[in-house]
Amino acid sequence: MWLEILCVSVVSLWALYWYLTKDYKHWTNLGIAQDEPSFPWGSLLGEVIKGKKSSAELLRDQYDRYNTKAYGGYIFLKPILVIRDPELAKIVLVRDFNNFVDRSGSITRDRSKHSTLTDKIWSRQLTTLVGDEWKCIRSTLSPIFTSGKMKVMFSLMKVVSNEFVDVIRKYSDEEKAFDLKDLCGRFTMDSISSCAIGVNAGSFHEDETAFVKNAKGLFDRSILAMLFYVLSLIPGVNDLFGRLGISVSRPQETKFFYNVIKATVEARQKSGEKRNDVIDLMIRIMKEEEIAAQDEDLDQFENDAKLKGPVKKAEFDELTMIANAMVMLLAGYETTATTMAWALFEITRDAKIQKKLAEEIQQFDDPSYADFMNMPYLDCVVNESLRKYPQATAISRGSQSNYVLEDVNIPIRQGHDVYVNVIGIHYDPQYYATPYEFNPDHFTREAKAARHPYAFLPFGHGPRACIGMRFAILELKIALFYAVQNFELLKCEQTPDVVEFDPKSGFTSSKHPLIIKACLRT
Ligand code: HEM
Repeated sequence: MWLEILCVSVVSLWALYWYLTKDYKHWTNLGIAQDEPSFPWGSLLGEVIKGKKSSAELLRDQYDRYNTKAYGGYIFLKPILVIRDPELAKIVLVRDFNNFVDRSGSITRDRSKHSTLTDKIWSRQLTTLVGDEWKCIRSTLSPIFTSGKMKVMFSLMKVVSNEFVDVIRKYSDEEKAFDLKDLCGRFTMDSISSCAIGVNAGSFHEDETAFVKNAKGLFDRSILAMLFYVLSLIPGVNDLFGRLGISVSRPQETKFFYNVIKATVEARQKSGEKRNDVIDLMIRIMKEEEIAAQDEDLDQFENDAKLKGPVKKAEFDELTMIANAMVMLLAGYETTATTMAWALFEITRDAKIQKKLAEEIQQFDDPSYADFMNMPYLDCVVNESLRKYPQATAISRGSQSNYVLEDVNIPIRQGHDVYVNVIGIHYDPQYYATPYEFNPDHFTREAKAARHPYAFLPFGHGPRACIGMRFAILELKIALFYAVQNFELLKCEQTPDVVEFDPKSGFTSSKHPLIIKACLRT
């Protein structure tokens, strides 16, 4: 009897294993090179989840193992096509965008009447919206980030840069070493809260303000928070949680921001005060005023990012507005702070680069927005930081139909995903002569002209690319400018010698604190 039970159990388990892993030969069967998966993680997650490798290292290693334009991989049991060729990236991200509108694994969180207020806020954010609903909101919000609007945000960011310089001055006077990630985090938190939420976060205050405390809570990566997030991906679970009154979306912090933004909106509406920041522009959208785009000089990234074809007008209610003011903080805080920290670290490590940058900066006393757009070496330094440390190591898209990727003739099933291996392309010597070095000359006018434009993808590309690209670049330029204008940035004993990525971080952040010193420039 026991023997029979044992046999049936073994056969059942084997059958279950066979059933679950039957797709693990998907790419081999199609004659496409594949990175061998292991159950249950597949090939793109296991070492990252186990904390053995950062996603940057894993993807870079995989990229280097192949010489084909694409290779196969798996996330859990699902086949993923990984692209390692800029032209194929362009086809997926731009040319055939209508088949690849959403990021992979996109979920529409339940919108039933049982969803809690905070879950509804998270489901209306640009990052989580899908399909036509996303198109409506994206085209409504795009005019907020045009260069005309950036000029206004520029003056708000400059106010933040004064506090940034004051803090570095204090460290310099006290001859104290400081952590770049912490400093840059404060700069980006205050810039985004001022420009997008319309409040002063007070990040440079010695005592942690309620705003900063709650913002940090939004980025909570505790096991419980992760567990709730994973559970919420299961269809119907959000609805069940809603009925039980459980919110999966950091309810306390979300409610805090909901109240802050709502109060700001009400105060503005009452007083008629105008700051021309994101909140003002969204209030105008809510009132159905047209926001002029005023963009004449679009570059290729911006042209490719335009949504083609008719897009329905969005229903832009108060909840959608609050959700999307909040997403600026979520999507723009850590990405920009980490890039800024790497940029300052690299110019600290290389005295020649810092000297060249200081020479360019010293030509300006109090630069205007236009001046910032015309500092070629500063531009090269910022771009090189974005290349060497892309915050999204891969860009993903889900296929909306059964589709054949032309040129390589690879079929992609409806519901399957495509990844663009961004970090692999950014470290490929055929595009960047010395990829492991921090070399701003990778971005001289000639170097850029000689390279495929899709070999640089820190903000993604196409209509679903980063909406805050101009905002982020401006923040990076302002921070670098004022840091180098006022101080000489110096290595100290705690400055790490080697660059290592933190395997526990979802971003390309450093395993070791990036500690430096500063000395007032004479
Ligand atoms: C250095 C800083 C930043 C980097 C490297 C970065 C990178 C990215 C990337 C790679 C994506 C995905 C693009 C794609 O799927 O093709 C993205 C999306 C997004 N980013 Fe950024 N980002 C940065 C800063 C910002 C800032 C400052 C904001 C807002 C003020 C922002 C708002 C967003 C939003 C809302 C999305 C989702 C867009 C959509 O789905 O339509 N980002 N970002």
